[in-house]
Amino acid sequence: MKVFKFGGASVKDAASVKNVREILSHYNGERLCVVLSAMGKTTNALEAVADAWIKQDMAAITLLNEIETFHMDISKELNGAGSKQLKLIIREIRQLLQSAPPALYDAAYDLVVSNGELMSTAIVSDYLNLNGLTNQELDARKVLITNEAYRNARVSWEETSGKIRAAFDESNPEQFAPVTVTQGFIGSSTNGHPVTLGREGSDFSAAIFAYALDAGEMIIWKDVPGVLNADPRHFDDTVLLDRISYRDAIELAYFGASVIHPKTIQPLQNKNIPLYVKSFEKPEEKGTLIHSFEDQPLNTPCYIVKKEQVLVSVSPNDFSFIAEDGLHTIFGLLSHMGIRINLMQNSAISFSICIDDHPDKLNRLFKALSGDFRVKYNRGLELITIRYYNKKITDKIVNKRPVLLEQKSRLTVQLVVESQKSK
Ligand SMILES: Nc1ncnc2c1ncn2[C@@H]1O[C@H](COP(=O)(O)OP(=O)(O)O)[C@@H](O)[C@H]1O
Ligand SMILES: N[C@@H](CC(=O)OP(=O)(O)O)C(=O)O
Repeated sequence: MKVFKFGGASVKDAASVKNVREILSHYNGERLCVVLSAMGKTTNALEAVADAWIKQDMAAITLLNEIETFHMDISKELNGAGSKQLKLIIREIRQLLQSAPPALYDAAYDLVVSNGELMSTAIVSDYLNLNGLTNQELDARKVLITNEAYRNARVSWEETSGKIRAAFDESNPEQFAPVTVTQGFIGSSTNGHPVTLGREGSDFSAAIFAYALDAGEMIIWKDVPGVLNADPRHFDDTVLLDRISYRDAIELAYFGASVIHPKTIQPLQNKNIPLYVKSFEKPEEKGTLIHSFEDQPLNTPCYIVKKEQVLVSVSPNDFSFIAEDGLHTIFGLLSHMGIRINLMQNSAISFSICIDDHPDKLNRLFKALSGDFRVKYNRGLELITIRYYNKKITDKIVNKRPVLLEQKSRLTVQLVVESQKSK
């Protein structure tokens, strides 16, 4: 069994869907689990629909009409009549928008946003079936079971593994074709409510399927040749990494290398499943292999720049040691508010954290801290992470900017610097 993941960029229009078929045709006869994301930027568009619906703004219908046109145009280009399944999904979203949204914003969000992946699989599965690649569609909501943490649902591994294995059981009469097409990013809670796993979570979904199925390998098909030592959108002269260890991959992804979702690595590492990242434009090229190469450190510096960062320093008003009681309170607030720490450092009476600049969350945090702590902050910053750093590359990326905070380990340096002034 191989698990393939095709992201939004690889199914963004009719030509891309034809390319997916072409790639799959090279694996003729093999058992494949094909995990798809929503087409192009559909998830962003559905977020706008959800927001309008929750605010009971009529714009929700207009926005949905645009999404319908986008998908129907692609589906008709691939199959003159358009997918019947797609029409049903759009009818269901329309009915949903006519009802009152649930009180919980995130539950309403998941009800709407989960449809992106359903529309995409309906179109692709239909096209493949009409063009010689017989497949069945599996509704990921029936097998990927989670808690009810909407928009960031946590997987119930045992139940999910059992359900996935049962769905792929070859003695199961519903299993008739070697190819199964399913959705990334979505699942359902134990109470049967649709959930999403967090933005860009389809890579993670594919890893969940790979884990449950004890897959021989997983391939993520991307618009880049593989994992590079930096994001080619922001740096010239990037280098393809032929092979990297699970450890390097999880560290790079965690620090913000957006080519792989950070949660993808753990399930694969746990079952020692090799992960390939390959180009959907040049599928014959070998791409990057991520596997258990833990004793083979890279000799190429890898760097990641996270923009729109804020550095927050918190000190207790009563001059007490921050580590004694302060940290407990601060971590509790951060966890409760869903704020992720990108870098942290403490001294006797102060604690500094570098976090993403979300003004609403920051204001709530500052308000909650204001009773017991003095809070200072700097905005307009970048967090630079360099794994396998050396002085030359560090100086080049910092480019003489003031460094507000620096942290070094044997392999990794992280620096908080002022953002480059745009010319
Ligand atoms: N280290 C890296 N190596 C390769 N690509 C990277 C890296 N860091 C960031 N990227 C970016 O990740 C993008 C691919 O991810 P993404 O757009 O999420 O794909 P998809 O939505 O199709 O899954 C590339 O276009 C590239 O700009
Ligand atoms: N469609 C979801 C899930 C996802 O992973 O998408 P992509 O594979 O295009 O990053 C999102 O945009 O967040």
